Amino acid sequence: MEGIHRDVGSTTDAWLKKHSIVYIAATRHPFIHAIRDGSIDPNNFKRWLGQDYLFVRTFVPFASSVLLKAWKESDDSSDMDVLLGGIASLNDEISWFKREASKWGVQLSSIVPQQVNQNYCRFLESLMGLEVEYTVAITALWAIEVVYQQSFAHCLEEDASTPADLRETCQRWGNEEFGRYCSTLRMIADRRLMKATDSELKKAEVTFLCILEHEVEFWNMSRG
Ligand SMILES: Cc1ncc(CNC=O)c(N)n1
Repeated sequence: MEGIHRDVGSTTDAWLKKHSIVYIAATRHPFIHAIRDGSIDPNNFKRWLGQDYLFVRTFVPFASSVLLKAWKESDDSSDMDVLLGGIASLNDEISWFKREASKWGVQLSSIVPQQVNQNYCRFLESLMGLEVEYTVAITALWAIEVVYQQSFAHCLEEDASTPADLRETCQRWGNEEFGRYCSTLRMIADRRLMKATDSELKKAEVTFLCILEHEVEFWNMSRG
């Protein structure tokens, strides 16, 4: 069956259809709806901000581990440029979190990671292992990024009522350039998945699903 479907459309396309329920749960979460309709409780937003800052501090080494795998394993040297661009923008992102936190009166140095955040970070750490294939890691990176891109872009649509003080946050992940970055990651993932062994393909799909589940839990945690 898999052999038949692998050359029709892309692998990620098939997965997004097959796992659409959890994908929608991750990208159209009540937390995102609350930003989009302006009903968000500022305390929930601040909780998300503090926890996400800690998450991103683990996400940086994860993204770097994908870059390292690309350097070692990729058949296309331009993958490294794409990944380096992503890492470079994380530098800006960390600074943004610090500015945004002080704007909202959130003290980043005293944030304690919640259990859900710890679980997600531990999962990211497991993906940094040298035994995890580049194909699996790049698929995970795409999944992590696309959830935020799709979620926050939804809050910037014409009919959205996102409050002015949350627009900058939504812009950070909902902007067109980030959208293009996510499309590029997806193309790289699909290129690799097309050539992957059945075992790698299975691992990448399970990882994709785990990421979506962690993202849903992360939004749940932020909602309090
Ligand atoms: C929980 C979570 N998932 C994805 C992202 C987006 N990637 C980097 O910023 C994020 N910041 N936080």
